[in-house]
Amino acid sequence: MYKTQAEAQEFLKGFVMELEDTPEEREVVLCVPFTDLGVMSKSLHGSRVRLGAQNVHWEDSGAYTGEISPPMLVEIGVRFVVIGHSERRQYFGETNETVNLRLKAAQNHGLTPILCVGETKEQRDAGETESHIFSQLEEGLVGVDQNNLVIAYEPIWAIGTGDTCESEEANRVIGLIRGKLSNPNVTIQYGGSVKPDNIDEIMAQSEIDGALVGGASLQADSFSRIVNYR
Ligand SMILES: O=C[C@H](O)COP(=O)(O)O
Repeated sequence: MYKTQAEAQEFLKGFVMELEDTPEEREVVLCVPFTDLGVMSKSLHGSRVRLGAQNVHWEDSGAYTGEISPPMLVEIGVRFVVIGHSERRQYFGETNETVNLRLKAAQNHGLTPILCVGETKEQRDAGETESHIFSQLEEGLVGVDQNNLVIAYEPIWAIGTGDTCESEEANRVIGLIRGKLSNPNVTIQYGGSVKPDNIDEIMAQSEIDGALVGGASLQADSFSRIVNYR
């Protein structure tokens, strides 16, 4: 929940210029608040940067006040959608079951979902990291097409805390996630306190295909440094 439309446009002015030398195969997606989607869709038209939303409901329309449906996102030019972010699970009651409904609805409308999974500090300390994430995957991915899917491993204790998961440990967990998938080629990102000074090490890991960046994506200079990792 960052940036008004004016602030988002100001961000884009600085950010898009920094992508001139970014390798073509590097995919860049901005997942913005619903209110910014319209203006961002227009501003990004013709650019290499794709547009994403931060959530989606599973019905096409109906009495679900406050929700946004897949056709509403598609009409506005959205291609990706974050689903099951830990903040949605923690503060807004999302469960693996509703995450699953959202994933399938997004795919049915041609959107690429970015499924977030990850453990709390308490679960990690209790040795439950693997079992928790495996449950999130098993229950969340029932009937989901793994050919149109991105997964983000986000240890909750590392989100917004500055307490980054060691890159080797993130790589280990992401390897375990990959081992649970029917399609081992799914793009799997790491998320949690990704910054300009740790992105190179994170992206050097063999299992990590990308990053889901929160706080450090809010300034054009830091996000462009992350996108242009070495
Ligand atoms: O939504 C963003 C991710 O949860 C990561 O956030 P962060 O980079 O601020 O830790």
